[in-house]
Amino acid sequence: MNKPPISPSSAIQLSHLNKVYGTQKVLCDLNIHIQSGEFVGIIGPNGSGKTTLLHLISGAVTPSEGEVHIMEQPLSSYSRKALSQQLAVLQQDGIPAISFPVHEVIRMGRYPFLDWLGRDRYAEVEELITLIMDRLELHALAERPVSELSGGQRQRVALGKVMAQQPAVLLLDEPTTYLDIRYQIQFMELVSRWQQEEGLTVIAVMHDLNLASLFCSRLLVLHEQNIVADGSPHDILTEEMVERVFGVQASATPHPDSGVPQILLKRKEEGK
Ligand SMILES: Nc1ncnc2c1ncn2[C@@H]1O[C@H](COP(=O)(O)OP(=O)(O)OP(=O)(O)O)[C@@H](O)[C@H]1O
Repeated sequence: MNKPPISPSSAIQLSHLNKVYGTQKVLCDLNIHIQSGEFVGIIGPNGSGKTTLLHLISGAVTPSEGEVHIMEQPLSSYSRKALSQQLAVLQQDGIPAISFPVHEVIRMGRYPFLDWLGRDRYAEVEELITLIMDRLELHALAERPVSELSGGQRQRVALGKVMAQQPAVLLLDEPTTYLDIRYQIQFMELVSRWQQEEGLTVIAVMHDLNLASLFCSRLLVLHEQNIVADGSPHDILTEEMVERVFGVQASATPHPDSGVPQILLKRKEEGK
């Protein structure tokens, strides 16, 4: 089997990746290369394997066949702690409703960098925590237990915790599902600013095609166990793709500011 070459700026390389659950093939011979600094959205219908793909990248799920490389090293060669120094995962319900105060939860992101005496090997950790609290406007909430926060506030704290982790790669699994439109945009803007300023690589499973189009530079479409389309939102978000992959009639129209495609859903006509 020929292995695809690993480029020097490779953040993630998936080679001939297969995943089977019991007798069900979920992902079949996936080959994906993601460069450092890309903002990639994974879209596709329910059950198409998006979360499974993220879990394969994070090591939470083992491939049935094939290989995953993170920052040019085989995933299997990382210890748990070493992997946490490179890669962070944020789920749709970021952190549970625990009673710890916000500032402590942000600090928990530093866990992979503590030595055996609990000392942080990064000298400027206090400045880092303050910067994160500033950027996410969390100072007013610093002493509040996370259990008392709203879903939107909690997701901001979850983002702060992964920012404190300072990963090279951030995996997001439908991170805006429980957020209202203001917090959806705010969350995506924060991730986007972090990605642009620090060269972070972001891979986000997204159900909202319009939000994905606004923020991702590249979209991967998962359907029938494989990537059926890979390209810029402009190339990917077409009426034809939405009908073929999601079975829905839609109209694609350019965004009035940026020109990226936005999808307007059509109702089924009466009697059809
Ligand atoms: N641990 C598991 N054991 C068995 N089957 C699983 C397991 N996890 C996922 N699957 C199956 O794999 C398929 C893909 O699931 P996955 O959650 O990856 O899809 P998805 O695209 O993220 O779906 P959704 O959009 O609904 O969140 C589904 O048919 C699911 O039932």
